[in-house]
Amino acid sequence: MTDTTTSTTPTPPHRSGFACLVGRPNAGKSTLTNALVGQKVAITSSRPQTTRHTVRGIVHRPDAQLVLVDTPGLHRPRTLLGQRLNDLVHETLAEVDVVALCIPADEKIGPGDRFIAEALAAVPRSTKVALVTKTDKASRQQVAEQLLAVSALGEELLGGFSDVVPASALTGEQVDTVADVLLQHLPEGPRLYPDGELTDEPEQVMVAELVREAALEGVRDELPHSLAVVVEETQEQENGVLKVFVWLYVERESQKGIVIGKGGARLKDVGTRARHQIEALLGTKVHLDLRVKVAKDWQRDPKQLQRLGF
Ligand SMILES: Nc1nc2c(ncn2[C@@H]2O[C@H](COP(=O)(O)OP(=O)(O)OP(=O)(O)O)[C@@H](O)[C@H]2O)c(=O)[nH]1
Repeated sequence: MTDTTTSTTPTPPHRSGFACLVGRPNAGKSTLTNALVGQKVAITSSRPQTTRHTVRGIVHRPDAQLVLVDTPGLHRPRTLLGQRLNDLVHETLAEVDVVALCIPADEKIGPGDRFIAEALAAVPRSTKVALVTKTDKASRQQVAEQLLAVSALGEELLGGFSDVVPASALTGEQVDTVADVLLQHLPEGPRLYPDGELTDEPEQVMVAELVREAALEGVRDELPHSLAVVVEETQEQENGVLKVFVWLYVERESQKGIVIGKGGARLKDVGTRARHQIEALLGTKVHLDLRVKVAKDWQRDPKQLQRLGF
């Protein structure tokens, strides 16, 4: 007689869904998104509020797929632009399965963190987890204390976080654990994107963000809010080089000077740095044509905002 019983270990169901990292400016959301996805997709800078567009990265696992939505820093609205950013954040939060509040290990919990935690209470559908970021910048003792403080914040404002996980995007420590925890909270579902696809952000937006990142490097503090970057046109050349026309909008003539630099030196440098990254992103040779334009008070003008893609 043959044994017809086969031992089958049940394969776990495939999970898929969306997660969103939130936190005050500079909390480390973009860097952690990149670490989770394993490729540079969101822009990072040491300056707050550089993330404008909702950039998605995708974490692929054999049994799960996590679509990460990286949001701008949620903050109290000051200008119309601020209000738009907040609307964007709230819209995003209402759609995702998991929201992860990022709080740096090396900074005291402040009013900004409380403000965001309170905002999360208004989005009841999603699972809330907390991530204590930048653990490499704090001692073990500090990290332990921060974990307790973050848990207490969750208890007070949200009836508790489902998980509180420490991680360092810089060293990679615990980044896999963060992915595991986020994946755990996704519903059962099929793959949403084909394997290997890292982002579904339109390429032009990513190109614009790379230029914006390069243009912001090392310039004055007020510039981030005043700089918008738009890809006007791309042309495939016969020699295989992709010609990309990019317009950088500033609010004032004086800011134009900052971006362009003496004799155009700074803009040239920005173009060179951005071009290398764009070529890596698109996998093709690129010729960048950068123009700086003044769009007065674009942050406060709804028509201009729309034209600039906000
Ligand atoms: N030491 C250390 N620095 C980090 C880590 N993660 C992020 N940073 C730094 O912290 C700064 C802010 O990081 P971002 O990832 O841009 O922060 P963000 O929350 O996306 O910021 P906004 O776009 O302003 O909302 C950058 O200078 C990062 O290099 C980390 O794990 N360790």
